[in-house]
Amino acid sequence: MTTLEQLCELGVFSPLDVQFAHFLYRLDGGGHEVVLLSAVLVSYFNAQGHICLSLSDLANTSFPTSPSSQNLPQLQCPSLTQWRNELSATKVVGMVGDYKPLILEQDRLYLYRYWHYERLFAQQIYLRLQPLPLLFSRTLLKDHLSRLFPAKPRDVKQRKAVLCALTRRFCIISGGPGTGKTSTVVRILALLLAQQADLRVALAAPTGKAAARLEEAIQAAIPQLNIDPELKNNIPSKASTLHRLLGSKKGSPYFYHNAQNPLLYDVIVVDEASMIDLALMTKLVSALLPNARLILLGDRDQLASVEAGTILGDLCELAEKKQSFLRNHLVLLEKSYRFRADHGIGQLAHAIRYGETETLTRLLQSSQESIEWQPIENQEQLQKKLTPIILKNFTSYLQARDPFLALKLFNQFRVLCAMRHGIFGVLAINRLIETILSIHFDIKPNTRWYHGRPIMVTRNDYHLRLFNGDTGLILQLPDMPEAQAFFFDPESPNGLRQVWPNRLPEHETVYAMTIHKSQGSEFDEVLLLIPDQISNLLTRELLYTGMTRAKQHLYLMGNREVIIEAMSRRIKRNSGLIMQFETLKKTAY
Ligand SMILES: Nc1ncnc2c1ncn2[C@@H]1O[C@H](COP(=O)(O)OP(=O)(O)OP(=O)(O)O)[C@@H](O)[C@H]1O
Repeated sequence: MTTLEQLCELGVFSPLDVQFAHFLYRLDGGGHEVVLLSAVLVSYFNAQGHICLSLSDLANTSFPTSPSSQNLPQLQCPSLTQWRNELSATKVVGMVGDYKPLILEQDRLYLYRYWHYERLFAQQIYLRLQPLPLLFSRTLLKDHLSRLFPAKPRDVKQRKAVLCALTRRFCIISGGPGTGKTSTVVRILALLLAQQADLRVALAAPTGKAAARLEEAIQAAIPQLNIDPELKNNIPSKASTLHRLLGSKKGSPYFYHNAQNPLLYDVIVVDEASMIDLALMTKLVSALLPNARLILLGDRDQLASVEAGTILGDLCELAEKKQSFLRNHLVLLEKSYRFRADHGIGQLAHAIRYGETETLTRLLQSSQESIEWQPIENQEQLQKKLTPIILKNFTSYLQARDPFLALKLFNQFRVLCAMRHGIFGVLAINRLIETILSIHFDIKPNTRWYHGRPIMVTRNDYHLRLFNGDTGLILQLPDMPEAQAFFFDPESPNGLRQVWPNRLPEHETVYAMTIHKSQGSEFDEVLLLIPDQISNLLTRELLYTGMTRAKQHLYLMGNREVIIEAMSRRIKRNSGLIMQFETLKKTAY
């Protein structure tokens, strides 16, 4: 068995990585071992969220590199010069401008598709850097701004964001929870519509949940505006998923809207932009009209997309560079209006974001109204420590006699796990919570449709209009002959959709969910469960994303040492986006 196959058996590589490597080796004609090594690594790194393989990071090392892989078979990587030279001699690796399965640009090796996306994305953003004219006179603009920001002291950054969006085709508004991203974008829309009443506006987000939250936040923000009622009525609040906006084609990675058939909108606002991967972002920017304004909202410190890329993070990093041409296209909102300066969750989020170990330790040990920290010494303690929190937060929805109320109460609290598998993983914790609840309530975890079972849809069902991530409850109330699944549905008169459990698309139990899945959602109270051992999955971004899902109260369970170690680990994804912009800049002059 070759080293590739051994590493596949051991679960380091996927069968796809290995098959892809063999396929390219054969396509090349055989004889170049470097193709096997490079192709398997490109495929592997791509699946880990990297846009490309960084040859310089791996040159002269052996792979896998982590300390826990010491006893595994190793692949030896050549020196950078030798690696580049050997790749250049193959038929399957091309340079910039070639159409080959792999592209080598400087020391970055890409699957052609990802190189193409990266270059196209950079080009599309570059084209949007030309400013747009301001239609208001200065006096009128001043008047509008003082009506939209009447409170003193005025938030200078939010005003800056408004001016940025008014005069640019592309702008990023990034900020942590409650920093006023939605409130600012509503003011932007009010001003743009005051300039031009028939402006075509689209609101979108990467997931259905995030789109629903954007709608709610916009609807809540509009009444607060000090503007004419007619203008208020003109501000749209309907949001859709990006896939729906672009027009999904069944069984195809392409969309109905693209460069040839652009989206007919003048303004496109996209929330939760940190969740958008390179491929989707490229398809979005390619489908815009030349003069359309793209406004990206998001939190750069959150977890990056599941698929390859850290686009929002890369763009923010580039915009923050000295004399960056993107400098005037980014506004970072820093003041939180949700958390007072002395609020525990706000302070903890700040400490994690900046890796401040001492502040983190102080916050965990001091008694905070909004944070309860409990270390976990061993697995046996888990049930004992979880029980009071589970009973406190899940009793009310289980006892509710009205489906709408039950859903509302259930959605106030969620358990978040770092991973899916293992003792601290979602699957085991959901089973443990079922056990805890079955001791105190008449629920039968061994039956599928027991009263109170919370479910999350894991596969889209367009017919039932149920989408990946939608959360509902199985309820069997006294007036129901059989259990039914209930989901929120703002379009239905009673706000609910009722589905026969047997007709549900693929789903799973969701007392607990992964932090990844919780992106784009917020809950009044969150229990964040950190495993007792450090692993590659535990990073600063994961901790930050998990804890900032809590609006009022955070239960944090985990060992201090593991939390501190996780905080010191940053997600780094290989990408050449910044270099692509540098190249465009050089060729433009
Ligand atoms: N300049 C401001 N002055 C006073 N209150 C503000 C200001 N900006 C926002 N707020 C209030 O802060 C709260 C959070 O604002 P908003 O929902 O716009 O933030 P966000 O960044 O979009 O939050 P999320 O983290 O939920 O995405 C709202 O209640 C809003 O009314």
